[in-house]
Amino acid sequence: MEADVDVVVAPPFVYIDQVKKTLTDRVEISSQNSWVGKGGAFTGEISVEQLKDVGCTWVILGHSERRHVIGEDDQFIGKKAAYALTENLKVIACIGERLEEREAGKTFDVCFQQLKAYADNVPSWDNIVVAYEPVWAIGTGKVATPEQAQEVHVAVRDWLKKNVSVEVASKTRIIYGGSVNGSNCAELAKQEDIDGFLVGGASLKGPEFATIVNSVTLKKVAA
Ligand SMILES: O=C(CO)COP(=O)(O)O
Repeated sequence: MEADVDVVVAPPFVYIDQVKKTLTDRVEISSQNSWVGKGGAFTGEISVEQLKDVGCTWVILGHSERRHVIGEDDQFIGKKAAYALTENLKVIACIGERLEEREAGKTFDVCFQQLKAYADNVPSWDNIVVAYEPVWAIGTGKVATPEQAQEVHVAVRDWLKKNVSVEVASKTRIIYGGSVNGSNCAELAKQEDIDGFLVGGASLKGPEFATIVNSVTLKKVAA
């Protein structure tokens, strides 16, 4: 494993402690969600403070299931990102369009609107990784082609350049998620603006996950 590739695992809340105990510090821990503000009496929610307490250094926010199953909106997600970053938790900020939005030619509009909500709220982009996850590719076995993914990644970078700064655009890692596996990761990783992956199903199989990590490592070595 190359030292300049971050490897992060995001177990469900209740297994975070158990998973952390099995890993070396080389692998960081993320949660899959966090509460929007300071911890308090919000029964059933998990605060950023609690997550740090159990050793999380990252949080995934804006995952499509949080948006479309639970009903979180862009502003709420933006506020969550702001609070997590203020408390020094790094953020994997998800964006992505649904199938009907892609078919209606709205992919960029949707992704840019989701990005804007992060940009309007966050204090800095230093500790944000953007994860582009087309909803139609998550858990479906239907991966975006390398060209489809690259097209959105470069558009995201361009949006950051125009709306945040040239520096943030060049420094921010943009990772792809949605049916990534050991067989398709290499071609995806070759794309110029794909800086890594957010992996669901294939992360549960150790050797396959290692192949995916190595595909990013090889890209860095080749770069
Ligand atoms: O949503 C995902 C990860 O959060 C992607 O899941 P799959 O890799 O199983 O499609």
